[in-house]
Amino acid sequence: MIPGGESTTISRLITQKGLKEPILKKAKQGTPIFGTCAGMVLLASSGSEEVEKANQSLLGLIDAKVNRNAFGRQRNSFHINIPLKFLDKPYKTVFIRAPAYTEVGEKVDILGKISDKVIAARQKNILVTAFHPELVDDNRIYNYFLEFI
Ligand SMILES: NC(=O)CC[C@H](N)C(=O)O
Repeated sequence: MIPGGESTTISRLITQKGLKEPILKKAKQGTPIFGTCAGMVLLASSGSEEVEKANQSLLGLIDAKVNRNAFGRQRNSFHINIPLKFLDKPYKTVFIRAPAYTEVGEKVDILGKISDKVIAARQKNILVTAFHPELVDDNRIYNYFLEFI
């Protein structure tokens, strides 16, 4: 799991602790990885100007371009029931200064969108959501992720 938080801080820690190579190695061996919110930012392969400017080191495990704060500032946080591709009924998604993918490559399976913003996606063993599944009492996302194992 790469959780939500602050992607610049998490990326600095990953670099400082020498974790980038081990994470990439595990991912290539097929270890399932689930990134939520800031985790979704870090798993992208490229970023908007804001990400480039901050010189954030991305893991690049999902072929996608990320906008770090695609829904505005912290006070613009919201929740909404939306359909996700792998669920038969809508899921309550909680967005906190959330990112979104603005472009995705062919290998990426889009699992959820809000207008033109990709907010859930999968590339092989890597799953990302822009929202926070830990804040709702609904395990369906984790059940889906467990199928990767
Ligand atoms: N809730 C979150 O994880 C916010 C992520 C934040 N937008 C970032 O770039 O790090």
